[in-house]
Amino acid sequence: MSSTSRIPGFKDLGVDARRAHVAAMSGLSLVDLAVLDPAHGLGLEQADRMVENVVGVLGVPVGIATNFVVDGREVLVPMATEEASVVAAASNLARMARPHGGFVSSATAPLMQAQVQVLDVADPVAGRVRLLEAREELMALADEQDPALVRHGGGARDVVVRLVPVNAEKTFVVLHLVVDVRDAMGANAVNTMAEAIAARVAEIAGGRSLLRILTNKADLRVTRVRAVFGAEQLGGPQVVDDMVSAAAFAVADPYRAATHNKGIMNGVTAVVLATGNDTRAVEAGAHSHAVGPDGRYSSLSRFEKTADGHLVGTLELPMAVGLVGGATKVHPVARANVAITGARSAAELASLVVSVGLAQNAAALRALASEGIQRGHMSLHARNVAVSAGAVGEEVDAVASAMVNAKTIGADAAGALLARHRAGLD
Ligand SMILES: CC(C)(COP(=O)([O-])OP(=O)([O-])OC[C@H]1O[C@@H](n2cnc3c(N)ncnc32)[C@H](O)[C@@H]1OP(=O)([O-])[O-])[C@@H](O)C(=O)NCCC(=O)NCCSC(=O)C[C@@](C)(O)CC(=O)[O-]
Ligand SMILES: NC(=O)C1=CN([C@@H]2O[C@H](COP(=O)(O)OP(=O)(O)OC[C@H]3O[C@@H](n4cnc5c(N)ncnc54)[C@H](OP(=O)(O)O)[C@@H]3O)[C@@H](O)[C@H]2O)C=CC1
Repeated sequence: MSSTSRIPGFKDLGVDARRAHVAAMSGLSLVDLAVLDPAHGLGLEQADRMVENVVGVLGVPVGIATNFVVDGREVLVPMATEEASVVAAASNLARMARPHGGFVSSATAPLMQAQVQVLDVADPVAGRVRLLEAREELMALADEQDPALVRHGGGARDVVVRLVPVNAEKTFVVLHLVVDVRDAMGANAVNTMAEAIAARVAEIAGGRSLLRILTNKADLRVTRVRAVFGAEQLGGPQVVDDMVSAAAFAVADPYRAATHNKGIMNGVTAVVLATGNDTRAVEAGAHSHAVGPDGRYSSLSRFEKTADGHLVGTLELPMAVGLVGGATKVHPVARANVAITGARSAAELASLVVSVGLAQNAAALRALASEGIQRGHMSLHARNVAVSAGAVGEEVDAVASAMVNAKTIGADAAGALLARHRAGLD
């Protein structure tokens, strides 16, 4: 097996040669990787068992982010995305992090929370205290719902009760059941527990239960990642200073923060999707986490200049991803992608997800703070523009290259260059 994710020129290889590197790195065979072919991936019959009213399957490109070292482990990371330049960007900044140790992660326990909303409690403050008195009883009742999870070392870990004021006359008593879900994403598990304890919760509180469902603001299940990017590799001290200023802009301004955080999710969501996890849950958790104690939406990441002039980035995200359950275990391509990462726990997968998010974020900031985003992004997007103009086969690269060389990337240029190529005038 190969031991490095540093594969210069990986981008210039063909699909088969890239798969050979992935096989050498992951220990998978080329037969195992053949499931990545659209012809061998998710079939109609299986899709019809996954969701309702199926009429087809949507193919999404799966690219490999190279150069990643996460917690000292060399790793190739599959990214499922339709957006050009995202895989390149993550690979580029992972390359720049290598000389400084790559990405270092840490995480809380995999604690998910289910909410039980209780209405019409005459004495909500005392109702909260009554529920806290019943903590052990309610946790035992919850654990009875999923002995398998308990066998895997998971189960209920705490009961928290919040009073949510609606208006002068109405306050909801909201119980949070905190559950260690181990290597599951945990939504089905904690929803089942919440439904099972709701009646007893309402009885103790002295009201009527209504919503019994997990929260995707999974702020007790957080993964943090840190990485240092060398000043010289980034483009020098001015680029470092400008990246710090660009990052500060996202901290201070919600309009900028929305796009800054979208850049982070370009990387995060691509790995979450590739591994068959719930992208909506992760996105909802991330953006809810971006709202600070002051109620303002802000940047999810931070960038600072280190004492020796390099750039250090940090990113902390709620990360509700699983290795078991959901589509991760049943979708053939997701299973292959998880195997490519070599992740042995949900926590390890989460560290890869957040590392790619930080790399993506840094790459975008570097491009924006130096040459602007368009050269890099559009030069890789050019092939899509060429296809949109009708280019096929070898025409695609010919038209795309001609547009990049002419520094004019757009539908009109693609159409004109395609006509010239077909007339043998280029
Ligand atoms: C695109 C690059 C990397 C080019 O950057 P470059 O410096 O021209 O790249 P290079 O040719 O010198 O190659 C350097 C490394 O980049 C990678 N790389 C380079 N090219 C490829 C390729 N074709 N295929 C795969 N990997 C590629 C690859 O790792 C390569 O090294 P190697 O490993 O080969 O030794 C750079 O311009 C960049 O990172 N741009 C940022 C692009 C980006 O952020 N795209 C996201 C879409 S824009 C967006 O939606 C987010 C945003 C911007 O709005 C967020 C925000 O506002 O904050
Ligand atoms: N985000 C949201 O708002 C919602 C998301 N969902 C969906 O729920 C799914 C994820 O829920 P999840 O509960 O993970 O799915 P599953 O119920 O499919 O998987 C969890 C179960 O896997 C079993 N299991 C096996 N090995 C382990 C292990 N090592 N650690 C933990 N559990 C293990 C456990 O019980 P057992 O062995 O008995 O299976 C556990 O209850 C996703 O598809 C998501 O889209 C659903 C509702 C809402």
